[in-house]
Amino acid sequence: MGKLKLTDRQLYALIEAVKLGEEVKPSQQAKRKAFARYKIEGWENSKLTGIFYSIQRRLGLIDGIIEELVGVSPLILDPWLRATLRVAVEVAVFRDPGEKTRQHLKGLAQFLSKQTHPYAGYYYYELLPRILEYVPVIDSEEKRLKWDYLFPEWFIARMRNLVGNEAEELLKALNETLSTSIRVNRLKASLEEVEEYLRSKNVRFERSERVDTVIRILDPFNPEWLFNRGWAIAQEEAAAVASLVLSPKPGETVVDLAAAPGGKTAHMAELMGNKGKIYAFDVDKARVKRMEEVLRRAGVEVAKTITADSRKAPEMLGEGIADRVMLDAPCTSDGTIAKNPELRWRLLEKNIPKVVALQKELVESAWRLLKPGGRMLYSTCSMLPEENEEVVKWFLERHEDARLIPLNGPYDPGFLEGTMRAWPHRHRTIGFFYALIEKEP
Ligand SMILES: C[S@@+](CC[C@H](N)C(=O)[O-])C[C@H]1O[C@@H](n2cnc3c(N)ncnc32)[C@H](O)[C@@H]1O
Repeated sequence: MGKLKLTDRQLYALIEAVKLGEEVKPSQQAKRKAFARYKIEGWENSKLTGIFYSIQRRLGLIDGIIEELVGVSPLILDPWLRATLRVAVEVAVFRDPGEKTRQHLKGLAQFLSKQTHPYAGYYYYELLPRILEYVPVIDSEEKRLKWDYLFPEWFIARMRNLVGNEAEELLKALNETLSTSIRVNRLKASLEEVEEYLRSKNVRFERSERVDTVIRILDPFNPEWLFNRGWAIAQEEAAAVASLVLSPKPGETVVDLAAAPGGKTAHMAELMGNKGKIYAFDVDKARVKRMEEVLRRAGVEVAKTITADSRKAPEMLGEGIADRVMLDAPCTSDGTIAKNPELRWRLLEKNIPKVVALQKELVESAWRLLKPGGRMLYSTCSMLPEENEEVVKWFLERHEDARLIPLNGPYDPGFLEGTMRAWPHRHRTIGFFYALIEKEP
């Protein structure tokens, strides 16, 4: 491989994407915005996208190096300085930059002075030679694994416990870039219309083998046009399977307890033929706003959005009112690391019990809302058993009138009989867990 060549403009685009990635989630969206500003297209886009994602994946390692060099956590530095240092470490330590690119790295001091404060530019200029000379010391097995797989050590250990010698494949799959996945919204368009549009743009795509309205886009392409018209919604195959498993029918009353940004609410409205009622709760005001926009574009007429803590939903709506309840629970989201590479460094083992406690309270609320004979889906995009099988086991032990409806595909059995799991390394989608529970009639 030749030396890495990057121009000033390309470095600026990367820095801006990394900086924006701290505020805009998923980071894919931040990258799109920043690259559009610098008119990064075609082959340039592919090259810089690769670098952007590897920065996100290595963030913990990169920040560790910065901390070693400056003596404080990069999190307390000016955001422009932090983003510039992250790009500089990626290029200088993990890649092999050519002489011109090394000069461009020096030039970033001026860029920084303009973007923020001359002091930041000066600070960077002084530090750069040490970044350019940095050589890592890998002196233990833990460090080796961390450098090979770019995950916190506790997470590597958990995954080994979970899938044994498949762990390496799983970690690799989490490090791969998943192609953009969209679900055709049949309230607004047919599968053929969407495919025709993609063909007209010369974009390569394939249909999912498990969900007939999900399409994977194989080329770098922004499907904004489809989203704006409500013809399609950004959704992973495993997420689309959730609404299919719950399978709400036209005319039913449905409660979605963690609904924003509305992917599953919109899908359920489609499955219900826009007939019946969906109460779509979410506690996050900004996310509810986004959901309202998604539902409006998708032509959903049966959803009422409610900004509230859904632990209060039974008091607000009354008990025993729902035919179906969707509880796509808030979780650590470790199953989505391929989509949000930087997430791995924000996962903290000590936060798991807090998330689990909330999941247990939410599943109790879901239960109170259900009519006898009604069904609820408990799902998460986490792979940790504490958030999945263990919550369901805990719940079933407390409710004699609850029974698991066994799920027999399209994915693999979970670690509790009757539940189901989608795995990134086996199914080319995000990690996902499903348990369908019925209240005795
Ligand atoms: C996994 S996301 C939901 C994704 C959504 N179902 C979809 O398909 O687009 C979990 C959501 O739970 C929300 N949430 C967290 N705690 C909550 C609570 N106590 N009550 C209601 N919503 C909550 C978060 O704001 C987040 O939007």
